[in-house]
Amino acid sequence: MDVSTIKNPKFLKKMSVNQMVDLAGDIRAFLIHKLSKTGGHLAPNLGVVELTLALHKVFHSPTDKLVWDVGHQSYVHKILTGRGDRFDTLRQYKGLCGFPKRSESEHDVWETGHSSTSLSAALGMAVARDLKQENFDVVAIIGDGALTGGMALEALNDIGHQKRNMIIVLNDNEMSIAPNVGALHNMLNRIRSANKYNRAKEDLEYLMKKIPAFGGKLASVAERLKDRLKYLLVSGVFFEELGITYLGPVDGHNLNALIDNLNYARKKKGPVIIHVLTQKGKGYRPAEMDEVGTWHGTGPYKIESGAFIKPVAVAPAYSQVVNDTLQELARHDKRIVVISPAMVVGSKLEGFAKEFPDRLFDVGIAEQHAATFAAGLATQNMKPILSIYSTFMQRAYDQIVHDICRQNLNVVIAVDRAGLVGADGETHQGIFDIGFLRSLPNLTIMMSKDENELRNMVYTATRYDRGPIVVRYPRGNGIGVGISERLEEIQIGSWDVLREGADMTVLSFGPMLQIILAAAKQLETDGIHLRVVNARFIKPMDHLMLADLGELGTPILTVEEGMLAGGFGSAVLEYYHDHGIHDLMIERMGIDDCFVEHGGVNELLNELGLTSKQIATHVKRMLKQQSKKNVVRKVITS
Ligand SMILES: Cc1ncc(C[n+]2csc(CCOP(=O)(O)OP(=O)(O)O)c2C)c(N)n1
Ligand SMILES: CC(=O)[C@@H](O)[C@H](O)COP(=O)(O)O
Ligand SMILES: [Mg+2]
Repeated sequence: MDVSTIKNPKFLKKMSVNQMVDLAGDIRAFLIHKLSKTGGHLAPNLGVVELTLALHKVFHSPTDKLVWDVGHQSYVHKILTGRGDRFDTLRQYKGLCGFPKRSESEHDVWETGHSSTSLSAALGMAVARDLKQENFDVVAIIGDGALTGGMALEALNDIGHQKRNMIIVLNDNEMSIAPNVGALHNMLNRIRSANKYNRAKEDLEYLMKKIPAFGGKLASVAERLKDRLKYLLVSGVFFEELGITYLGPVDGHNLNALIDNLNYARKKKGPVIIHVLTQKGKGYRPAEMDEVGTWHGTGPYKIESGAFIKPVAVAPAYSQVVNDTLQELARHDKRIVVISPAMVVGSKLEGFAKEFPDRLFDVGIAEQHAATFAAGLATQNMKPILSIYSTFMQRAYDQIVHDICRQNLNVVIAVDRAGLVGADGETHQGIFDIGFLRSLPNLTIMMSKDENELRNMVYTATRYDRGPIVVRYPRGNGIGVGISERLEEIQIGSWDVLREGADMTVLSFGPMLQIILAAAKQLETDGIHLRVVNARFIKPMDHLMLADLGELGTPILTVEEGMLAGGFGSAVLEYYHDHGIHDLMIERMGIDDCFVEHGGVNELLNELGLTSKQIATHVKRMLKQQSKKNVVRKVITS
């Protein structure tokens, strides 16, 4: 079947299971083919083909609510709900979103991207249904990784308490991005392996019938073994104890088993959890064989070989630079430990993990815990490095405020994916953290201009002992300046003039500086001389340089790949206002009060008015305005 022609899932109601098996094959082939061109979350989606088919077979979306957790595994759902014909635009500018999107389809009842929200949202939908005396099913589909998120456990606590009719499908593939971690994961594994003990139990019971012949000793051992088996075999006791009926484990690739269990669950009163066992990457050998998470989210690849098609990198990834520097420093500084909330692969921390297995803590999708865990370590004079994506750090805001900054603890927060991330879109752009961190007392915030300065910032941060310090760095690779062996400590609060120019000053930081230097070059041909300053400390700012610039009196433009409200530009405005300097022309460029959808970073920068050309135009307009003001001032004073 050409799955790109599917308009809605109704056709499944009349389809036989055998036909659905064939359709599953067509969907897998479609995903493997399409994503070889566009990239995307291949392995998670290959793992839920049968599950998604069964869900749309049994339930009547959108009347019944299918609530995907994280949502990176909703491509099959999108195919079945009439969006197969848009997969050539997956995660591209103005194209198909990589996560559920309510504006895309009525079947997308809940938007995700951040993990562990589905259970709370589903409970909300169930309560609304009951209060309005409506009648529909609510089904949350949550992965074993997402289940390690604190929000999920908060929701389970309330779901078991409220006992609303709702279904939770736990998609257990033993993987988060990398192999899943934690006690919950181990418990699920025990249940998974319980199947293997079933036969042992029968064998044991047969043996015990023979035991009297061998005397009491062996009988008591067998009895103990049976008790242990009983513990193992009482599947899902954790959920049952919470008041949630446990069904499973169910083979997540067996359509009959899935359909039977979903039908059974929808008739059960109260909350039901169906523990479904799937294989991440099923149907594509390279993804099936992946044990580290390489095929969780990929770029384009060659189908036959599974070789990724990557542009030639002129420089290492910023994440790699951070890992390598930490690995080097940790050899001499035993205080250094690294904490990652399930993003070891994304933040390229495998090297550190391999060399220091007992000093790298993957705590699961648990950003709140990760932050306060780091704080606890710091109270005992360790040097914890909390490695966390800007966007996921939003989950740990109170812990950073209440536990880390308020107690002024020496925690290094290595903020990865700071700035626009591109294809993941609205839910993942790292554009809010300056706004929500800048107001925190005791916190230092810095961002380098290139990979070499980043290395020195990591070094500076590990040596800094006057409180918490943030090192921000973007997704992607450096600019190719080369990395020197020598480590240099950077003076806290010091800015760096990259280019002198008498007409006006631009203050910025991070990769935006390359865009501004290109604009400066363009302006040079128009006889405009721009001073470009690497304002690498967002907090504390370089007050000496700000005072000098205030003295100069030429216009100042701040540019940031982040929200204007509360951002770096706001800090500069506050400085001059608070120091009584009111006649300076200061303007700000950045992201103005909007969420930024998916697309290529350059396309998004263009949409946001942050390309070299757009910055050059803005500079010219400011200078024109300034010269008019000067003329008026001359007239008034003459
Ligand atoms: C709050 C938050 N932290 C981290 C992530 C990054 N992330 C995306 S998917 C994923 C693993 C999800 O594992 P699981 O729920 O088991 O889904 P699977 O990919 O195995 O299908 C992680 C850590 C996220 N989306 N949200
Ligand atoms: C779905 C999810 O949240 C992660 O898979 C995320 O897409 C990873 O982002 P990077 O590709 O920037 O590591
Ligand atoms: Mg998983």
